[in-house]
Amino acid sequence: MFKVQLNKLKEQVTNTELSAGFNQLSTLTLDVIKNINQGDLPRWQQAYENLPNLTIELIDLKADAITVSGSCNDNQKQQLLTSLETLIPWRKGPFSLFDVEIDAEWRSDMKWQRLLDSLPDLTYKTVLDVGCGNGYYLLKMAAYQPQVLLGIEPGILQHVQFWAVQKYAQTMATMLPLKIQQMPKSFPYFDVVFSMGVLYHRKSPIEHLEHLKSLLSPQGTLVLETLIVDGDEQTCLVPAGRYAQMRNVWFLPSVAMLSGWLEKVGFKNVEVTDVSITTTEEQRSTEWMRFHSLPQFLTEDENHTVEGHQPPKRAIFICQE
Ligand SMILES: Nc1ncnc2c1ncn2[C@@H]1O[C@H](C[S@+](CC[C@H]([NH3+])C(=O)[O-])CC(=O)[O-])[C@@H](O)[C@H]1O
Repeated sequence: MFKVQLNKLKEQVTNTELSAGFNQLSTLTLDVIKNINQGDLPRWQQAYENLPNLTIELIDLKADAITVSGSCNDNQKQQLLTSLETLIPWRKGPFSLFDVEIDAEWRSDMKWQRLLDSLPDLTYKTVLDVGCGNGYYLLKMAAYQPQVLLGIEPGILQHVQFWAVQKYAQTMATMLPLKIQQMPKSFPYFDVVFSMGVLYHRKSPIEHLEHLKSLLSPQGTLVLETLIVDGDEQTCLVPAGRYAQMRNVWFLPSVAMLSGWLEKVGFKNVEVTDVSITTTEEQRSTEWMRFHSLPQFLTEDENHTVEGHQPPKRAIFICQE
């Protein structure tokens, strides 16, 4: 299925600037696929193969829950449910597939709503979503009919979830199993690049921003979403241990500091379009993600993380290459 994604991307990039970079992406991807070391992959792939073939009557990418409906008898519904449950945990969603409601850990629709007013024009554009998870936002973007729509994501389960949803949603979106640091640098082929929920996972945030810039075509647009803290242009939290129980969290700058970083690496027209507290309505455990989630990562009064840090707050930045 990874190769199916490559073939689909190859068709999409014909007649775009990205066609010049396709072979590089393909070589990188084939190398990653060869070395995937995920013991659960055969079980997940089997669940994908077991998804029933269903008659699709409606695809609604604009609804909060990405929705596909049509005819599905009881046996087929059980088959569908069993396969989708094999792919638990679902971190991003919601999805509604033939009345199976996948209530994921994150109400990703809430971030999408915060983004919508300032969403760059995606129509006929070459679009990249870095750290795209299971592709929830790729499917949202597909409704705007870009020319190329690519997500990169290292998590293998997220790919199988994406394939499962795509079996029914049938959008143009494609996903490759790459990390941002595996992407070539000086690869200026994307009109719009999204990096949402990734910056704080990077040990070197400035390098991340520079790399994103090098992926943008001249005057291309970056949409950056990340955790921030309250404070002035001198404020940045580098948590000593975990942050809200997450390992692998490095830099949480203030809005002022991050604006400064973006300007320093050369982005223009830096705009902050949203700052929002992450609520326990947006991130929580559900039947589809049964581990602990945000309510367990905050103190009872929700004023601090369990480690004593400021509770999660996220900002959206939009700027130009
Ligand atoms: N080096 C890396 N390169 C690429 N992806 C990475 C890397 N490291 C981690 N990831 C991936 O980035 C995603 C971060 S989640 C955001 C998902 C979506 N964008 C969202 O906005 O909801 C965080 C959150 O929940 O906010 C995960 O899928 C990681 O596997």
